[in-house]
Amino acid sequence: MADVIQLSQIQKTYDRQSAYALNIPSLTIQDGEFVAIMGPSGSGKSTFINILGLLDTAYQGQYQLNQKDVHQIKSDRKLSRLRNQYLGFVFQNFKLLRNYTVLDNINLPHIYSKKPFASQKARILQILDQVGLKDQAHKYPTQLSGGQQQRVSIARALINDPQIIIADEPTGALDSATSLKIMDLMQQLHQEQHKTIIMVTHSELVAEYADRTIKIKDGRLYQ
Ligand SMILES: Nc1ncnc2c1ncn2[C@@H]1O[C@H](COP(=O)(O)OP(=O)(O)OP(=O)(O)O)[C@@H](O)[C@H]1O
Repeated sequence: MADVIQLSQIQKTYDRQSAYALNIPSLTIQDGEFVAIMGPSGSGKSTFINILGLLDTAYQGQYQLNQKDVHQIKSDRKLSRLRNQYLGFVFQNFKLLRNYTVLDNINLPHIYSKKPFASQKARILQILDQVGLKDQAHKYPTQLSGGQQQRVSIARALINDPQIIIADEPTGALDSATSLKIMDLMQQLHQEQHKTIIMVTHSELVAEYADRTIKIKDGRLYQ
């Protein structure tokens, strides 16, 4: 399997802090892997996934995404193009726009990339079917349960058919039964569509879905 992410000598400090928020001598994630990231509050999880997700460029070291040196890229336009091409994001609190329907929320990445809606509608409906929300397209987020809202946000993450899904506590706002259903969906994306999944979680049960768990403490990784 090809390496999708290679990090070496990554170091990050925030302003006026002497300790490293993140210090990673070396890390490789392979295409199609499902990796869980676990660690206590303040251990560096957000710092880590902000760097992986090309949201933070203020760090030292080398980051190769599909063999491309992305640590050298500082232009927002280039970074957002790479994010659109390779990455889908899922968040704990879904980050859906409440005044937009399910359909429009999922189409958002395309609004930014100015693709016409009509050409995308069939694909959006197909993704909605895949995440189990076929009949909810015209509802608003407030009319949906937490689990359904997370399915919408997963559908939004899938719209550009990304190679990698970065999920930041995707079940953190859900009850345990709903969490397991969301994890079944993530596992399906991993197994059937070979998505590379990088997921932060506080739950051992949720982490069991991953092939590999990386623990993080004081900015250092333990595998
Ligand atoms: N913007 C910032 N400015 C200064 N220090 C920061 C900033 N963001 C994070 N830190 C510090 O960097 C370290 C890592 O924080 P980070 O947010 O990555 O942890 P986390 O594991 O995601 O925590 P949580 O589970 O609480 O979200 C902590 O010591 C934190 O205080």
